[in-house]
Amino acid sequence: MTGTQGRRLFPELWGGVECTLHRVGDRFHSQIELSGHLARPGDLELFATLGITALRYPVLWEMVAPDSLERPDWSFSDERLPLLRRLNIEPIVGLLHHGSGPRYTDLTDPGFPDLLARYAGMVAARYPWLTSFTPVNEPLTTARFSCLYGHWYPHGRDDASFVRAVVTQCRAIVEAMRAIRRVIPGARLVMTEDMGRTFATNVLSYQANYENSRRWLSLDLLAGRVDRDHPLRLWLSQCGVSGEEFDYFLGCDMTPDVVGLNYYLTSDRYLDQRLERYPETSHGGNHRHRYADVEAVRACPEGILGHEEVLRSAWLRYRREVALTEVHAGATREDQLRWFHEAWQAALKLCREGVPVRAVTSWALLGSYDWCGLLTSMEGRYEPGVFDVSGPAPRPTALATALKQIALFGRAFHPTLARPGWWRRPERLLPGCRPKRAIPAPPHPAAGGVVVIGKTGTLGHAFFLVCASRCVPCHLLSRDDLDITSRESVAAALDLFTPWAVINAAGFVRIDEAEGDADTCFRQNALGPGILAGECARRGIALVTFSSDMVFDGSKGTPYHETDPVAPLNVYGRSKAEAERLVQSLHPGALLIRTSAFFGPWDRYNFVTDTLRRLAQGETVQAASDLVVSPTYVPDLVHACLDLLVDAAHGIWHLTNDGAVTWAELAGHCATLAGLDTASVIPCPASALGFIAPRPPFSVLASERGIALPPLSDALARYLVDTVPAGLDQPGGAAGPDTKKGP
Ligand SMILES: NC(=O)C1=CN([C@@H]2O[C@H](COP(=O)(O)OP(=O)(O)OC[C@H]3O[C@@H](n4cnc5c(N)ncnc54)[C@H](OP(=O)(O)O)[C@@H]3O)[C@@H](O)[C@H]2O)C=CC1
Ligand SMILES: Cc1cn([C@H]2C[C@H](O)[C@@H](COP(=O)(O)OP(=O)(O)O[C@H]3O[C@@H](C)C(=O)[C@@H](O)[C@H]3O)O2)c(=O)[nH]c1=O
Repeated sequence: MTGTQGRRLFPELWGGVECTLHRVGDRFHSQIELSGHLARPGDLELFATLGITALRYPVLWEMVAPDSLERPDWSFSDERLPLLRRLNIEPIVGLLHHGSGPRYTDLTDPGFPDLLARYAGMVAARYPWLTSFTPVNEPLTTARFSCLYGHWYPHGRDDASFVRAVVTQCRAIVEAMRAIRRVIPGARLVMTEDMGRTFATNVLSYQANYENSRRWLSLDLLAGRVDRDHPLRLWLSQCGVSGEEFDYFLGCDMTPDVVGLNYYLTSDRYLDQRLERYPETSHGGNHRHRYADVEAVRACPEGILGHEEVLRSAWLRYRREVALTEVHAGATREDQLRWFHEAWQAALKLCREGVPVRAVTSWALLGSYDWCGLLTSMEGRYEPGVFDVSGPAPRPTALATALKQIALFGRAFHPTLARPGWWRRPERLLPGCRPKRAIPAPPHPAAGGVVVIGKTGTLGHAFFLVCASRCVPCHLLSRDDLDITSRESVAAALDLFTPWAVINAAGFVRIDEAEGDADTCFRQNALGPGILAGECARRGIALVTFSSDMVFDGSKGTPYHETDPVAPLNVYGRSKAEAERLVQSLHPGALLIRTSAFFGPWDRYNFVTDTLRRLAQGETVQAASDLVVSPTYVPDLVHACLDLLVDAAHGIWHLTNDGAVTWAELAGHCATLAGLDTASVIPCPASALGFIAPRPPFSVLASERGIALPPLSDALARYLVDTVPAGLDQPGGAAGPDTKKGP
């Protein structure tokens, strides 16, 4: 960083690894351990390909000196920091990231600031070439979670503990920077804080005003602004802040060099005493009122504050360089893109107005774990970021491409950016918060969208619904609109709709019929995808097409991976194996999804829906006890396919829910979950079911490429919630198309 405050035309592009190392009870949890980054120095080379100029990087106190400052272990930073230097990426070193320090201290310990300062001095002495530091990330948020809500260690739950934790951390920042500057006089303080605004009903405006003053508290303390006129001064005194402490901060002269704003979709809040409008989990209150505290994006028709206002208000308040220091959304891939795009556009606009926006930081380069549960229970729920680390090696997502484009051209290009993110769409609002008169949807520029083939089928219909929910424009085509077995028909439709992607959900799926009509089966399953592949490749259009577990013979006995050799037992399986070969040779960029045994809420004749309906009507269900499959919940499949499509992933991928069951076991699980009589499920050998086509005895799919759909049990539970309102016992129960299993 140059340290200029001059007018800049473009913000810099920074990156960050989600590196929280926090403590819950007696356990420490490290995000870089969960993401595998701890063991993968090569990640830094991947980051360098993005074109970032600086990286927020952990040299965390708890990691280096867990037992004592006398016995530091520098092995991680000794390896990583010089590597970053060689790659020409400036490290912005973080010393605490939502941590409460090692076991020998905590956020309410009066000795904490001096201990952190000693540690900071050691870091500076070891790496005197460093230039930028974030001694404590988001002190205010950490204080809220650790000492007001009780989520994290030391689990305080009152204002006094909260204020003590803020003051302790801010004092620690001051002392740490002083210690660092004794070694590196020009060291810069990049101070990061979560910066949402609170909105409220009139009744609760007093609480919103208080929270809106409180959000600046850590920055105000460092900037020496908490004088006698400060709106929180009296409250802070009542919470135990002493005159000496106020004087200390008034004279500390520690206004950050860069005010770093971390702004999430959950950052803006809305407070409302009308509890009945909101889920119970949001109910809480203060000493005067009970109220719901919800995400403003779900409750305020006016919408969220947005990056522009967040940056502008920080600039107007402190007149220092500002930066977005964490930009990440836990959302579908195109919404992740849209969120980053919005942040970048806001920063660009402000730069043009003369506001010194230093940088926009792509946070969570490797994704993050369990933030959806605020890190209170670590269950391994993963949100990918710029890279997806679920596979054997980090896989660049669409965000990686977008960052490279921004670094090169100053803007990102992706067809899905033409539409707004979910936070800008009317359906974001909770039912109780929707205005009587519908808010007009924002105007959308015309965009090519995707073509989905298979209008009357299970999968085609599902893509249509999910695309609508994700604001991905979609043309759902029937055989009359586009016959995949006719090159003329395919060419005409592609020229008419000019999609950026084609999703081929068409096919011949009646496995037993295929044995007697191989010609039709091969035309629809192999010739058709081949034509699509050729025509899409010629036009530079992405293609997704579907294959099946039936390409395997079932002799492996353990789950099949993408690279296992195919050996189909039946005509249908052979047609799919042929399609895979054709499509890959004609369109190397195509995405081939092998999947199996669909069930879902939007069609009537899938095995699960059919079984439950029959059991509910008092019938028995015979089901094979010698065919093991991995069932696939269609909504999960469709979401994962769209993410991969947006990422421009290609080649063969296995996508099924995580599970291996016989059809009889599947029927039994469904019955149990739905509270139906499991005794009505009659397990039998497949030979008793009158099949014509041979089926593999074990066709479970698993991915070695690293995409994992949720466990089968989780998918079945969601299936029931998603389906039951429509009524399983009615013939038209689960609405949607009549599919191959139909009469
Ligand atoms: N169902 C499952 O459990 C699994 C399915 N798959 C694969 O997923 C894909 C979709 O399966 P699913 O949704 O269950 O199938 P469906 O039988 O429900 O739907 C098939 C669709 O393909 C259309 N179609 C057939 N031939 C053509 C053609 N020549 N041109 C245009 N459209 C055509 C059909 O239209 P029309 O009404 O005009 O016939 C229908 O809309 C298939 O490729 C299948 O092999 C893979 C694994 C498991
Ligand atoms: C209706 C029914 C089916 N079954 C068995 C037979 C069959 O193996 C399985 C599901 O019935 P299906 O007709 O869906 O069977 P099947 O056609 O084998 O299902 C397949 O569809 C194709 C398109 C694929 O690509 C595969 O992944 C696969 O799941 O359940 C029973 O055991 N009892 C029953 O009452």
